Amino acid sequence: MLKFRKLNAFYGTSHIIHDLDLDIRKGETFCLLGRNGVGKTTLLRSLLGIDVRTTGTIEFDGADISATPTHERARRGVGYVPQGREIVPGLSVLDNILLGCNARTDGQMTVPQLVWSLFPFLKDHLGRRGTNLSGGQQQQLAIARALATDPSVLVLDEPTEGIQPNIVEDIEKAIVSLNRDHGLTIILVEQKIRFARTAAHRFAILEKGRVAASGTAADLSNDLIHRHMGL
Ligand SMILES: Nc1ncnc2c1ncn2[C@@H]1O[C@H](COP(=O)(O)OP(=O)(O)OP(=O)(O)O)[C@@H](O)[C@H]1O
Repeated sequence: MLKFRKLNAFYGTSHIIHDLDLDIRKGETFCLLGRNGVGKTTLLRSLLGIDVRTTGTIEFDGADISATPTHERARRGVGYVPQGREIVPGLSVLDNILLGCNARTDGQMTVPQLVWSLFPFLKDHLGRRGTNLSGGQQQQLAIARALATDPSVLVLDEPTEGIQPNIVEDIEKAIVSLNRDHGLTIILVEQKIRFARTAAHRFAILEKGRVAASGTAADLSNDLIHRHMGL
């Protein structure tokens, strides 16, 4: 579904991702792991075409999207839940969700049923400002906004980082359900090894912008984690 080939990524003259080859298969949950600063977010931004210069190719469903504008990648089916959520201040919960609809190809400007079934509480808060929700609720809102784009692949950057524990479980369940019950391909940057092992079919550990180790969830041994992540 997604193929990165000889991907290099730069901020100005800082070279962050080096000759990276990676395949994401349709229907899987793929987990990106690694210490802080190794380039996980930069890899996601390269996929979305946000704020980073790249060389090499990114193939999505058979087409090279590496020079395609961000909004067009969203229209093709890449949904993004950024680190820090980026809820738009001043907009209501409903309007934050509907922002996602702009990327739809079918012109629908309604909240997908899936959002209500995963996050029913949002219905009771539609008129509130999105930024007035708690951190965990904002994260759910950010996922709802990404789902409103009608994605085939959902890209999530540390979705439970800094979230209150009672909501972490709800978010983790939603992510697993989106993959298993709704068929979305998931790319997940995650620091929580426990959740990575539960959710992921396959993983890659990055080190200094390169893949240092990869495999199936069963290959994600304590030894690998210790060696490459110091945990
Ligand atoms: N906008 C930017 N301009 C310049 N350098 C940046 C920018 N964003 C990130 N970097 C640098 O790129 C490197 C990789 O950062 P990145 O955020 O991709 O790492 P990460 O693996 O996602 O880490 P974290 O877990 O801390 O988010 C770091 O050295 C970081 O300082």
